[in-house]
Amino acid sequence: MLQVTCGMFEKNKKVLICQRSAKMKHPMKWEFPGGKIEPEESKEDCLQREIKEELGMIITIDRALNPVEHQ
Ligand SMILES: Nc1nc2c([nH]c(=O)n2[C@H]2C[C@H](O)[C@@H](COP(=O)(O)OP(=O)(O)OP(=O)(O)O)O2)c(=O)[nH]1
Repeated sequence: MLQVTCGMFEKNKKVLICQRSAKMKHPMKWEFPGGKIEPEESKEDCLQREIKEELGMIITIDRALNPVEHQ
């Protein structure tokens, strides 16, 4: 099973979603920003790393939402 984290950023009743580029897997799909957890990496470290890589932002995590499994 692939383990992925993603972040939900909410402000003024709006939620941030991002669009994958044409060159990525699942091109042009909308997603919550995040990515795959690397070996030995915590979920929190993964989310902070991915958000820095993708959006250039340093974030603090407020709370975890319930994990979801899908195929
Ligand atoms: N970020 C993100 N990924 C999602 C969401 N929903 C969903 O099914 N996914 C899937 C798509 C991908 O198969 C996987 C995330 O992988 P990714 O390719 O974005 O991760 P990554 O940044 O680590 O990519 P890479 O280094 O391998 O290029 O999770 C979502 O809301 N956000």
